[in-house]
Amino acid sequence: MTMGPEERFAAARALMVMIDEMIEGAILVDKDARIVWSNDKHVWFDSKQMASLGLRSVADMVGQPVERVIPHSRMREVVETGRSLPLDIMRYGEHILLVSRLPLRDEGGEVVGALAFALKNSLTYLRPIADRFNKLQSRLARMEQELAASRASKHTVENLIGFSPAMLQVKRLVRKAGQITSTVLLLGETGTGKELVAHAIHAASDRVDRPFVGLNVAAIPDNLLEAEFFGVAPGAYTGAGRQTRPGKFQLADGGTLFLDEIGDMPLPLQAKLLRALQEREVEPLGSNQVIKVDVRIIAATSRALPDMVKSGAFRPDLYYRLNVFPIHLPALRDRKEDLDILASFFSERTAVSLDQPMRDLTPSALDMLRGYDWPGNIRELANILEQLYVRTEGERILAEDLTDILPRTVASASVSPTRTRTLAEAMDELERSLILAALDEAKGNKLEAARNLGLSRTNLYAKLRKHGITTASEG
Ligand SMILES: Nc1ncnc2c1ncn2[C@@H]1O[C@H](COP(=O)(O)OP(=O)(O)OP(=O)(O)O)[C@@H](O)[C@H]1O
Repeated sequence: MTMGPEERFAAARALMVMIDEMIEGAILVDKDARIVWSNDKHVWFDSKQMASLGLRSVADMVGQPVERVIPHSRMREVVETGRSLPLDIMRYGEHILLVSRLPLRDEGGEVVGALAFALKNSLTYLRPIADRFNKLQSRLARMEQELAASRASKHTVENLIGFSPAMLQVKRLVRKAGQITSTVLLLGETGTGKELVAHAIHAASDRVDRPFVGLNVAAIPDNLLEAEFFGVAPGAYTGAGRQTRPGKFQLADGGTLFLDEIGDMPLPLQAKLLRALQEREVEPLGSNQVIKVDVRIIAATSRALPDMVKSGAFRPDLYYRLNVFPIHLPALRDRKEDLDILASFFSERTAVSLDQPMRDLTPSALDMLRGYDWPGNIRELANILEQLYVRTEGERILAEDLTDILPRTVASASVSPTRTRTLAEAMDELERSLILAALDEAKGNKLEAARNLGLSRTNLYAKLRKHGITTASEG
């Protein structure tokens, strides 16, 4: 026997009469969200509205659009989408009710209407859940506070080491950038502290309690970048391995988005980024809807963006949009006044992390450090100190300790062995010189250099960091 809508409504009604003991209110609507039946408990009806409409009894309601008697009803959503809303918490006047809504379908699966019922004693059922929820909420809030506090204390301007005039100027600009909301562009060679400065700006801003989200453009393959930036919409067909997820813009909503190596951004995506910055909204992959976002942008690059604009590799309009508040981070070789304090800072940090006594640097060792030109800047200095602790002994750091550890200039980093070295050292040097040669040949174009070396760009990028190779001259 097949059942038409009428029979289905009757069955649903019979069911709800049967469970009358348990339910406070029950209602049935047709596919146009007009009331077919309701029980006579009036918890969710707006009695004033009913009176003004001249509806005195349940019978008068039949045929009325459901919203006329339950102003915030979600029944229309159920009949229109065919999706049930099995658990919803609604407030009707002084009542708080647990409401379940289900679509009614015919044999062929077509939605013919929907039913809803509210559990009696909802508050009694809800209380344990609500208590647990409240407890979790306050625990989360506490943890967020602690996290923000620890983040704030680790990444403030005060933690930027250096008192050279160039560094003092950087600190002034960082504080200023904290007070405004403009886009900041951080310029400087690799390892000069761009990421650290981005954190410090965030920590100095009133967004400090909101997320700081970083995205390294060079470390992500071009074809995945768009999804990374803007997210993937539900049901989007974007090929294997990509699931619905928010993009970095959404994750950073209300906070700061740090875009590192912005100069490595492919041109088509530059246009999309520009649009997102101008409109303050993003469109997830596979979606035709835009999402409003409130994000403060800090971009960074070690490349010469003006040259890239001239050669057509970087959009001028995006460049102007980013270059609102530029901060130049000095190379370590240009602020050697800071070397002593930085070196002892990293000496202490390494000692603590290796659980060893701290070693002082002798004047001759410091002289040697000052004589080196630090292509990898502060990151390279930190690495050198770490190597000193691991590869040498002694209570103090001597110049001799450094001779083996400080890289020789590029010209002498050849393959011919001039002294006894381990195989690993020799291979490291060979790798370094091959990368430098490939970069040179590709005129600084990392993508081309990576291709010629048979490496992925991400891989090359990791190796550049490892060897402290700067790419500031490219572009
Ligand atoms: N002024 C500073 N005081 C203390 N530590 C610093 C300072 N500048 C940089 N560092 C440290 O040096 C390392 C490199 O810094 P960071 O990653 O911020 O550089 P970067 O310019 O973003 O590098 P890249 O361009 O390669 O991404 C980090 O460990 C950072 O903590």
